[in-house]
Amino acid sequence: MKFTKMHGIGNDYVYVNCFKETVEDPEKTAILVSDRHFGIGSDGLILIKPSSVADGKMEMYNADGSQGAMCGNGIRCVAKYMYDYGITDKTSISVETKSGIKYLDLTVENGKVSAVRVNMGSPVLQAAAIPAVSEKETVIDEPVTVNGREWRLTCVSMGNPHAVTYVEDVKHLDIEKIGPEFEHHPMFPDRVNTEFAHVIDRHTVEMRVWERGSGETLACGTGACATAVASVLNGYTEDEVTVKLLGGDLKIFWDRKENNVYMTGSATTVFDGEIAL
Ligand SMILES: N[C@@H](CCC[C@H](N)C(=O)O)C(=O)O
Repeated sequence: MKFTKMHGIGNDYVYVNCFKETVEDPEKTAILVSDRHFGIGSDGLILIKPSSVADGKMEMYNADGSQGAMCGNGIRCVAKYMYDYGITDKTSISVETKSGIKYLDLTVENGKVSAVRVNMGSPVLQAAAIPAVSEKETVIDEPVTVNGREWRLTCVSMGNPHAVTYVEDVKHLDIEKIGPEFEHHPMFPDRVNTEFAHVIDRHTVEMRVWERGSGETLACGTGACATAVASVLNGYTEDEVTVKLLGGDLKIFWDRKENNVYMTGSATTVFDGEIAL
């Protein structure tokens, strides 16, 4: 299987051009390629496919083989791949995902895409649609007990489920211990991605993420969008913020007039390769 390793601020995936390649068993392939000792090493697998309704289609799998409906860092890399490898010559493109068609604007420098702005669509706040089990219609700054401690959660779907909680110190958090407790909490029947965020000022938030199906990653694009939305809803920030993640920064803007979230960030190619499956 020919592949390209790419990352969006350190959130790395193995990308396969399914305009040319066929991946018979994507779940099994995701587990195999993601292994950082016995595989290629990544947070998962992303297939770039032809689409009948958009310029291309993204199909994403976490490191444990489970499928994610949306991937913010992944979709920027899909756009870069499609332009840099000649699938499209357009600088405004559409990509079909399991959570709908997304629209992207590409920044090209010296013939290659360096950054991408994505219209990530509208955040979903209804608990049942996230899904999050709650007596309330939405979960905004609600107390929830996880691992014997009370945390205050704000839940948002950006096409995939997120629980955002605010902490004083993101650096010294024992995320390997607490992350799985959130992921498998009975409140989240489909599991959840969890963002541990700290507000620096009204335009800046830092966060670490525990991703459903992949564990701690250096960044999560949908997670950054969910954190920005949660921070506005809780009155902590303005509508436009820089989200600082372990792997770098993302600019997030929640345009509340049109109710769309815009994410801008880099996309990077690491290397091309070939693996015998
Ligand atoms: N890293 C991604 C999100 C990947 C999917 C997620 N783990 C899920 O299962 O929903 C991003 O950049 O958004």
